[in-house]
Amino acid sequence: MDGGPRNPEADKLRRRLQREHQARLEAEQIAERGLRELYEKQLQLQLLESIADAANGAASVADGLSFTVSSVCQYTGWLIGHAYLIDHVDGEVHLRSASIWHYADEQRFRDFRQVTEAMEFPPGLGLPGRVLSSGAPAWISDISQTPEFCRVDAAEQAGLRAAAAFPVLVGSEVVGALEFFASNVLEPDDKLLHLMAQIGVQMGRVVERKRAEEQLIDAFHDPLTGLPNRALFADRLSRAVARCNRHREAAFAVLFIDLDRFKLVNDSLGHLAGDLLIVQVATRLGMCLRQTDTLARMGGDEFTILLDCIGNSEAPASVAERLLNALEPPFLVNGEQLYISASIGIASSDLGYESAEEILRHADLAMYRAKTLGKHRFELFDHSMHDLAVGRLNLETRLRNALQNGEFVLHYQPIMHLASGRLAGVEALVRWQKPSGELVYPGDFIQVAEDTGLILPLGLWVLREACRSMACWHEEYPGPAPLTVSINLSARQFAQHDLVSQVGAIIVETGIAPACVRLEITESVSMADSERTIAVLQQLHDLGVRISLDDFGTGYSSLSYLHRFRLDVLKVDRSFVTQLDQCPEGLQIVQTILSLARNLGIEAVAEGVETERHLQILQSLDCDFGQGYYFARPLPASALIALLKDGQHLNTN
Ligand SMILES: Nc1nc2c(ncn2[C@@H]2O[C@H](COP(=O)(O)O[C@H]3[C@@H](O)[C@H](n4cnc5c(=O)[nH]c(N)nc54)O[C@@H]3COP(=O)(O)O)[C@@H](O)[C@H]2O)c(=O)[nH]1
Repeated sequence: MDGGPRNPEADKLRRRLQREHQARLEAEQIAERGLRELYEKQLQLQLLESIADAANGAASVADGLSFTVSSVCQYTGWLIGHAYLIDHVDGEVHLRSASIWHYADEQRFRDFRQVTEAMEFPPGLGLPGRVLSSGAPAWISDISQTPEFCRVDAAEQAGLRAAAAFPVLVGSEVVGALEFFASNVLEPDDKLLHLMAQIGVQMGRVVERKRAEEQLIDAFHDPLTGLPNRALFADRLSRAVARCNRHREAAFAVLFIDLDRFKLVNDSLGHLAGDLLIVQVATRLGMCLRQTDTLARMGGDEFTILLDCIGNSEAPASVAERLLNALEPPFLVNGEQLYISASIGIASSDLGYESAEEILRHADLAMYRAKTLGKHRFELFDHSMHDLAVGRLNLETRLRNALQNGEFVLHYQPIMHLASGRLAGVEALVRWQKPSGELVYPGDFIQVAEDTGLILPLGLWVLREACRSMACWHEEYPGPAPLTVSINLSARQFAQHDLVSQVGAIIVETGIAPACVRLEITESVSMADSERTIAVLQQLHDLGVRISLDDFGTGYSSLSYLHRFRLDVLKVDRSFVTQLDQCPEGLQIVQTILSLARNLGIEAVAEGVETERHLQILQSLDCDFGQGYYFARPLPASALIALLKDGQHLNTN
């Protein structure tokens, strides 16, 4: 106004207009702010939605984190985003870089990244440590003014000022953290912090889902090989059975694979080596199959294969052939070459099956048959195997009854001193004499007794009866030197924790001179757990009994244990003695075994001496003792007594 006469009405109007203008301005500002807030909210919602989508669809935790880190950077316009995951170090939780970053300028942030990735953040240390201990988002307005920010130098060099971080949470558990950096100083933004907290929960869902998936995988997969386990195999097999029953042309086959003598590898080289071997075997087996077949590990050294939709009836046998061939080249385990073979049983759907369990059992029976026929082979299931299994079950019952009814007897096979031709001892061999008088040989029942555990009471009876008889004969028929009695100990007997006290009690009870008792163990028995074997053999030796290593050369013949074990006698297996006069190698093998025994200072007994020629060669090789049909077959006690009365005359020269 320029000082003219004032118009109160006009002034009033002007003031009113000014007020209205002001009010409109404010209203506009409020509307604009509201709109902006609305827009921001919408952006936040979009961000959250996209992160939730990514969380649901992420193939891995890393994928989910990577998406989130770059989305948050785009939303905030901040320079760097980075993700950490929880790590357990000596029982303590730490945050460690997951090497998931988002930034535009690689060169500029390289050192900062290096410093960050080299660090571990326990609770409380630095920005990630704060988030880890509080479980809540954290904000730093200016890194250069924050001494507790432990990467301050690297951050300043990269031109970083403000920082924010938030935890990835599963419930209240911190499982990771995300951090972001801006190039300018920024005051804490509560809304952003709230948004970050929400994102942290979304990301936690990815971790939770992955954990659940892993648990599910564990429930259906073998942790060592990653192969389907028994449960998953049974499920797939049930489907195959049902499918085949609907459509006859959907033929399939089941292969049951058991590694031969795997236990020996495990026991001699350790379980870790055994595990490594199993993994390599699984790989080789898998390479022989089609994508559509299922290879599963049932546990231990047992694998099964479901050959789905087999084209022709010969297919399972040719797959089995392929599998056996694939296992032939040596395996390299801990720098050692190992050879392993397998026995395979095959059951095909053409026999008509109602359940997965039944076909699997038949494949197992066929595998068992392959084992008994000499291992390293495959067998196709046929119904005679089922009958055989039923027969074995019956045999078990009859053996139990026979033991109760005292139907077992011992026969004694002479062992001769080769230089003098005198009877040095006998081997006690069990027979089952049925009430009808029929004599059943151990080859027809020992394995069943072993498998069913019946060998324990039977073996104890043999031990007692052999010692009792020999103690009587020592009294009644004293010769120039007391006869020895050799008694077979099966693997199961040897594994008994109270074996030594059982033997000790029988020696006391029967009064036999312990030095006359020779317990025969086989290589597989002695190798099973070498440390225990050493201890048990020492304890038996302390009782005064002698130990014989039976069937030498037929097992895993690890020479290293020969001098570690307390052995007194080495029995040269019959298969070598048979070859003595058949090929130069046969002679060389026996010669080598005999000089090995001599070097170790132990006696040698040649088994299976069947001819005069065998005897002559063994004598020329200075073999200590011989046993075999040439001298005598195993004799009933009465025949042995007659021999003892007679002055021990046998076929010697
Ligand atoms: N755990 C136990 N095992 C036992 C017991 N009794 C016997 N057995 C084992 O059964 C297998 C077969 O025994 P058997 O049918 O008695 O055969 C023995 C001999 O008859 C046979 N032999 C002996 N000399 C010859 C020969 O010149 N030729 C030939 N063809 N066979 C011959 O060898 C068997 C003895 O072998 P070994 O024990 O290795 O000395 C057999 O493995 C027995 O060990 C028992 O009580 N418990």
